Amino acid sequence: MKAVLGLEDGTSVVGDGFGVEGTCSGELVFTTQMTGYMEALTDPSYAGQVLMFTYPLIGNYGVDPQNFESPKVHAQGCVAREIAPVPVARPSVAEYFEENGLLGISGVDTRSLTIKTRTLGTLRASLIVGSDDGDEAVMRARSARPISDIDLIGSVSSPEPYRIAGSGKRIAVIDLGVKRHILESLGRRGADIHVFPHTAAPDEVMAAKPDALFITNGPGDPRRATDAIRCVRDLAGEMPVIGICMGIQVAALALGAGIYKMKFGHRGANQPVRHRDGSIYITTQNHGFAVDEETLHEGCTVSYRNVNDGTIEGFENRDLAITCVQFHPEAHSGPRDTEMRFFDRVYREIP
Ligand SMILES: NC(=O)CC[C@H](N)C(=O)O
Repeated sequence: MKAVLGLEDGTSVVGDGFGVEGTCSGELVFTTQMTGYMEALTDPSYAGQVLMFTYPLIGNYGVDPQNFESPKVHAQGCVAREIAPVPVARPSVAEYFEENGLLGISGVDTRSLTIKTRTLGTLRASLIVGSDDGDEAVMRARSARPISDIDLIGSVSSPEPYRIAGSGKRIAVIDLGVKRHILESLGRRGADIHVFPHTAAPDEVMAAKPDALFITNGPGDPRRATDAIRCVRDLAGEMPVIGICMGIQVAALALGAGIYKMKFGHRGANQPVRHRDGSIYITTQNHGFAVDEETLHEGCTVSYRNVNDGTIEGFENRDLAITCVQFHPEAHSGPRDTEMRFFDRVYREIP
């Protein structure tokens, strides 16, 4: 089956389609992780994005739902150099895509597409499976809605509150598109987890009498997480606030800081961060926005920085008991270097 990927700059590449025939559009982003393709594809933070893998061989160990970060694939489409046909008991990536109505293209030069993305910045893209019409794909890419204009958080957040009971401290989690392993990392420490939809108002959250507020990862532009921003603004100071990925961006916005869109973001399982104590950790990351340091509240201390570009990867505000990181300490996929350091500490510090 033919497929074509078109970019808003006029580039189009023809390859082999997998999954089903159809069209999708979104922001083309790349991840440098070498494994964990299903964790990435099912990470709700990739909603609205066409996910390209720089590692050339994807699908080597098939599809195992135990690796999923949510019940389904959220990336709009998948771009790979090669999708492995796996002769094992599990379905292959191509079979899984076909059964679940998903769109993918392989056999394309992901290296040159990555160089283009790094040079020009993230581009809108359109993937057509079942066609090789490059002009049509470019035209669709150009008419795709920018990610900041789409309500992606509303499409992935839980519509109803739910509880994962535990015998320990009670944590109110604002679900902007939570990865399963964030909840598991909290649960392993005994947390009594109360998950709220992204629209939850501060008084609804307070009614659960939480000991801490947790803001999750999520897709798209963090400035759209207006209710979560309000929760942090109203509840910081009443209880500790903990954030991961979109969580740090929401906390920064709540404190009046600015957010900016990065040229091409950080996505992969090999992103180095330096803690302010000098120690270095390799982390999993998936973000295209970052906190603007110049605008960060004076009571905040930068705790981690990205070693490659110096951008903020964590900050704390001791007066308001806010602790957040831009990277993913829960990993999945990726190194668990910071799992204990982050979760043990934030859980222990909840009064
Ligand atoms: N993983 C996330 O929470 C990503 C946050 C936000 N969507 C970004 O791209 O920066």
